[in-house]
Amino acid sequence: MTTALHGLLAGWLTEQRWFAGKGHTIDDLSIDSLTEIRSGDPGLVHLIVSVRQADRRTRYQLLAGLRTELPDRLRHVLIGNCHWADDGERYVYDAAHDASLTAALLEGMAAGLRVGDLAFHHVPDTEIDTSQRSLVLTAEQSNTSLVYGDKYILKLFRQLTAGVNPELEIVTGLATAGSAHVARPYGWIETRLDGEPTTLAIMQEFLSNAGDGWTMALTSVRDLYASPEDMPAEEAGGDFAAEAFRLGTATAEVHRQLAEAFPTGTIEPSDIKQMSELLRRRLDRAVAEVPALGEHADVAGHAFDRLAELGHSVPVQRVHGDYHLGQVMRTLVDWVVLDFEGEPGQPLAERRALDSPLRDVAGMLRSFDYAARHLLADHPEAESLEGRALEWSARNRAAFLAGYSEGGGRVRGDDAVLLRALELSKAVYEVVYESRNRPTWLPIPLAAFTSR
Ligand SMILES: Nc1ncnc2c1ncn2[C@@H]1O[C@H](COP(=O)(O)OP(=O)(O)O)[C@@H](O)[C@H]1O
Ligand SMILES: O=P(O)(O)O[C@H]1O[C@H](CO)[C@@H](O[C@H]2O[C@H](CO)[C@@H](O)[C@H](O)[C@H]2O)[C@H](O)[C@H]1O
Repeated sequence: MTTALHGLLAGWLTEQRWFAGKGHTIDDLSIDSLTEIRSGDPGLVHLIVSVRQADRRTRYQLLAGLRTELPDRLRHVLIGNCHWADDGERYVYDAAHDASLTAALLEGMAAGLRVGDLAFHHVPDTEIDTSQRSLVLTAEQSNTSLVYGDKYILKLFRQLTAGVNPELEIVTGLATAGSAHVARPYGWIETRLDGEPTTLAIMQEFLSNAGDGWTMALTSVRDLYASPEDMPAEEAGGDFAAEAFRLGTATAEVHRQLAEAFPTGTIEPSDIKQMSELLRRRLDRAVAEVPALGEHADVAGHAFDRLAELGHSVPVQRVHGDYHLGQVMRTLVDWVVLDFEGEPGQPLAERRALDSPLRDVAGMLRSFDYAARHLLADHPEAESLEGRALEWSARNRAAFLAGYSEGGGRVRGDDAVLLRALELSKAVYEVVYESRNRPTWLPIPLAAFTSR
């Protein structure tokens, strides 16, 4: 059974949005664990699969459904057919799309189920309503989320790294501290990987009455593009600046709450120098992978050199780590922050490391640029709209920074040097990210090195 399964999985994995090694061949695939969560027909198994590509080994988790007959509604998620132990031929498919199987995850968390190495948990003193049926969220994601009714959202982390995922740690920490800026946690699933408890999934309150920051921002950009050329952004309708300001304030509050709930520290000038060297090494690696970045390397290099010369210490704390407009949702009351897991693919120790909160500020500033420029790609009047894009971006970046200061966030003096270096380092990350995942978007982060 397994040899056939290995072949099926190798072909299927490379086509998944969340597969990190696109563009490289799979040299080896092994199944590290296979746990039967539900027997029978349909059956549900949990798999951890190790994929080796050149010298890089990445582990992924998947939920496989097994059926003798495959209903039409599941044809689009078929992985293939194979002989399954003594049970005979089975259709193997992505069980995340089968609500009759994903119910077992909800039931597992409600009951505190343990099966094999899998442990299902609920947050103490919370009830889980097991009658909710799931649907897979169709958002472009690094992971896979299941929405149960309009109550819960369960995120299955796809790439696994041994250890507690920062998202679980931070969301539970902030919720316990009474933060209004996180969605309430309900439960989680874990296993052991390399001897360490490792988070496989986290379930939170589904914010059914909320809009995400990216969609809201794009609506505003569209309005501006459609308005007469001489009309200033603040009069164009759909202006986002008040929301950008409020988001800045919420961000500062989250940073304060993180600093209260988790350890803090300072990094000294010698560590800042090392940080600058690390950014430089990442830049070199990125240029090797995406040659188009080469002509901008000096701009980034200059910003990293200036950082190395910063002569004073910098406060550090736990931060979001991959902060952008797609990670924030506007509820009826305020902004809520999602996805505290850091940049997927980075080692866990790095993602949990104390860092400057300006890293998040830099991430969000980049995101305003993304929102402003993303619609230009296919726009017939792209050239003439470039100025409007810059105007929208500058206006909302300024509003966000003003809101951040209003909320008690610190951006003053030569923080600008650190902020600039962090912004360009994020743009370097984005260049690699886009070239691997969405090559047509590559011009967006590349513009970061020329536009200001
Ligand atoms: N608590 C929530 N309520 C409603 N929608 C959510 C919630 N959490 C995430 N989402 C939606 O799912 C999308 C992806 O979530 P995210 O946590 O960023 O996943 P990923 O790590 O895979 O990028 C978000 O952009 C948002 O649209
Ligand atoms: O999947 P995650 O949300 O954890 O983050 C990854 O994917 C993001 C894309 O969805 C990527 O963000 C980049 O694109 C955004 C628009 O889609 C933009 O708002 C961000 O500024 C830009 O960085 C993120 O970098 C990546 O880690």
